[in-house]
Formats: sequence, structure tokens, C-alpha cells
Amino acid sequence: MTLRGIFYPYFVSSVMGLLLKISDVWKSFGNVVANEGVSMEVRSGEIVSLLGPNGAGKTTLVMQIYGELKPDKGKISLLGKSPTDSLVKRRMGVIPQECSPYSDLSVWDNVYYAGRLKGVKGHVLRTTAETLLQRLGLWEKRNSLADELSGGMRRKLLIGMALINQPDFVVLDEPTVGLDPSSRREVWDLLQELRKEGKGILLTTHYLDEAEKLSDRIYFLNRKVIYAGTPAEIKEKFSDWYEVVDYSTGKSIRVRGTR
Ligand SMILES: Nc1ncnc2c1ncn2[C@@H]1O[C@H](COP(=O)(O)OP(=O)(O)OP(=O)(O)O)[C@@H](O)[C@H]1O
Repeated sequence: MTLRGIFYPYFVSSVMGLLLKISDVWKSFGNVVANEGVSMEVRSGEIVSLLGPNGAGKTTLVMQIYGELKPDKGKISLLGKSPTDSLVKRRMGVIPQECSPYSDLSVWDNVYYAGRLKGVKGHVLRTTAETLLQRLGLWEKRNSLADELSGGMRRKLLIGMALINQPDFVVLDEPTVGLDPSSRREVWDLLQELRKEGKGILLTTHYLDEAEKLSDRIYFLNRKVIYAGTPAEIKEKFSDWYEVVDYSTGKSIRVRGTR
């Protein structure tokens, strides 16, 4: 069975339209302001990327989206409810940045138990697990311990665990870090397939090529949203800007080139 075949009934019953709405969210840690009045949206059938340098506040924002942190100010509505709502948690898939599978469980058991924890069972659980592992190139490794996998394979296993409940909304914090080019493409294909089935996907990335290739919209974040637009709009706006590093101060400067 294809992923499309499995996911389609969920798509039909999922909330259409606006899945995530973030309105004027602020979050600080002591004196450090990580998010400053951030507003953004993700709709069903969209891949949206958060792009920004180290320390830009991407992880802080996604942790608030999956209910791990609470905004100091502002509102996050996910599937029409609060991110901490237990029903919302069952309908979303998350891959946090710092996270690994259970090292002493097999690949199959990791995916299987992630499904059980999210209330999936029986035939649906087994079929979805098999389809995901095939799609992620992990089927041959299903009996290996997660500990025996390469870093890239462990990352793909986490993606399988996040998708086992056939979520309506998926948050991935740097999903392709550590993957080789062909594994990256496999993950990209899978995300594009999920988009076609009507899922809303939010990912953080450092890679402009990844954001450009996958996204319907990109939000440039540096504490606040610096710019938001489609990849084509961003290409047009920034195509003649260059980043130059001043090695005497370590600072980077944006300069406009001549066409
Ligand atoms: N628990 C915390 N306590 C104190 N400061 C924190 C905490 N979490 C994040 N910060 C600070 O908030 C700012 C934003 O960090 P965050 O991890 O959200 O950025 P990021 O864009 O995800 O970075 P990276 O791309 O390196 O993962 C940084 O200055 C960071 O040091």
C-alpha cells in the first residue's frame, strides 16, 4: 500500500485551511529575547520554512508550537486549539532538534511503540509502520537496534516515529541535518508527498537550497520575522545582495552588488 493510500482517509477528515496561526509571540530567557513579536501561519497542503542563523529563535518558536514552552505574550493556535491540548498532540507529528530513538529497541519497535503511545493500534499501526519504513529506506534494517544505525538513518527513523500517527500537522526542527545527499532527497520526496495529501508542514533549516526547493513560503527569522515570502519572491528581492564577512570584527555585512 502506498503512503498516499494510507494517509488519504485522514486527509479527508482533517481540518482544512488554517492549521497554525501564531500571533505576536514574544519569548525571553532572562535578558535574552529569543522571539520578538512573531506572527505567521501554516495552512493545510503547505510546507513553510523558518530560516535563520544560529540563535535566531527558530527552536524556541517551534518548542512553543509543540507545547514544550509557553509564550510570554501572544497566542498560538494549532488545529484551532492550544498546542498543549491532548487531542492536538495526537494529530501532530514532531521531530525536535535534540532527540534520538530508543537505542536498545529495534527500528520496528521504535516506530511501533511511538504509534502505541499516540493511540494507533492493530492493522493500521502495522501497515503504516511498514509503509513508512519502506519509504524511508529502513525496511531492511527493521530488526537492527537503533543504536546500530548511522546518524542519518537514526534521523530518518525519528521521521518515521513522528509520522506514525498520520498527523495533520508536522513540525520538523532541522530534519536533514547529518543526512547524505541521497537521504536528504528521500526526506524531501516524503515531505512533498505529505504536502500533496494536505498536511501542513513547518520545518526549520539552515539550508537556503532546502527552503527554496521545498517551501511554499519562507519566513526569515532573526528574533523577529525579517522577511516572509515565496521562494520566487525571496530570490527576486535578494538576488543582488551578498554577505561579506569582515574578518577584523567577525561581523557579516550585507552589500548590494551591481547587475
Ligand atoms: N533554555 C534557554 N535558556 C537560556 N537561553 C536560551 C534557552 N534556549 C534558547 N536560549 C537563547 O535564545 C536564543 C535563541 O535560541 P534558539 O535555540 O531558539 O535559536 P535557533 O535559531 O534555533 O538556533 P540554532 O540554529 O543554533 O539551533 C539564543 O540566544 C539562545 O542562547
